Amino acid sequence: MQAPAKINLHLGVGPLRDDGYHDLVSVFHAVDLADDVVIAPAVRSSVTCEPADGVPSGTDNLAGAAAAALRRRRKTGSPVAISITKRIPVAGGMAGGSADAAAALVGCAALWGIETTRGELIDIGAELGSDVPFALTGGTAVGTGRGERLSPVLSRIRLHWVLALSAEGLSTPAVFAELDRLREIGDPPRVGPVETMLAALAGGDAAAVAAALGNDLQAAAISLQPGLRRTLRAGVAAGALAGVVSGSGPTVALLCADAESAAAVAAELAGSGTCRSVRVATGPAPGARVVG
Ligand SMILES: C[C@](O)(CO)[C@H](O)COP(=O)(O)OP(=O)(O)OC[C@H]1O[C@@H](n2ccc(N)nc2=O)[C@H](O)[C@@H]1O
Ligand SMILES: Nc1ncnc2c1ncn2[C@@H]1O[C@H](COP(=O)(O)OP(=O)(O)OP(=O)(O)O)[C@@H](O)[C@H]1O
Repeated sequence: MQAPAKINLHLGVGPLRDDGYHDLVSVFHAVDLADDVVIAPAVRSSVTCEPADGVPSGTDNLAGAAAAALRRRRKTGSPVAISITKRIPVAGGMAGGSADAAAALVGCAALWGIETTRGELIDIGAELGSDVPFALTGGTAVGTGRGERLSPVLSRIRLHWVLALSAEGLSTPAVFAELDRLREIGDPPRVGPVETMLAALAGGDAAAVAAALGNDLQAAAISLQPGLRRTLRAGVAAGALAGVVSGSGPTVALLCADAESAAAVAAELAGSGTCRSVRVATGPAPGARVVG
């Protein structure tokens, strides 16, 4: 199974709700940076990850939780060994755990011979995490509610990205809480209307998409990791059209004009000392799917 990472091209965050979540307006965009998830019949259920740093095993792993949730709901399914090859940065704001959960849902349904629909898997996924439904869907989509209510965005443009990975992760709830704190004491920047991004995507112009990139969580992520400001500046100085913190961060996504520009920006950024490592990626990519 292959499970794609996401970038939020636009992320507007509403006030804190009574249930501890925030209403969002997100433009999700799946990219071809993906984890490999192998699911095989086993005597006892297990989840292993390589490299394992910062990733829990068993049902504490979102992929194990997903397999267990499907089994509970359908009252069928035998033990599985889930092996993850991690390429999506952990606690990086790119929904890596959600991607693995989506892959586990699709893979276990196939292995257990469960006739299901994307809608049913999305319902189960939404209970596991706000980003799981999009990891099932892939492509480019608008998410509302907690981010789990999706409608596809029609766009034929291929976007070329350089991803700057940070040495330290950021906890998603901590970043939302930091935004609430910043809003209590001041007026951190807010993204404009989502329609600007949708028009840029429909127009197929990477420069217009770059101009419309925005994320309400960026100020909070920078407040917790001030070095991200330097990474964003270094990416643009290296030739990217624009940069944005992905989701709750700390990964910085830099949009480039084309594949050649992305390769050049990646090379220069790698030597800038402003991030742990860099990756090149393109999108949109499909949602969690069986490969090979
Ligand atoms: C930042 C994003 O990645 C943007 O796509 C997502 O909103 C986060 O999605 P996720 O990691 O799947 O988040 P969840 O596992 O659903 O929630 C983790 C925590 O993040 C905060 N959270 C998440 C989603 C949301 N709409 N509002 C929130 O305030 C809550 O504190 C929640 O307890
Ligand atoms: N399969 C998994 N891969 C990575 N982390 C996992 C997984 N399952 C559970 N976790 C736990 O969830 C935490 C957040 O993981 P993840 O890598 O999905 O963060 P993220 O990409 O910032 O999330 P998001 O962008 O959806 O907010 C990790 O620190 C880890 O403890």
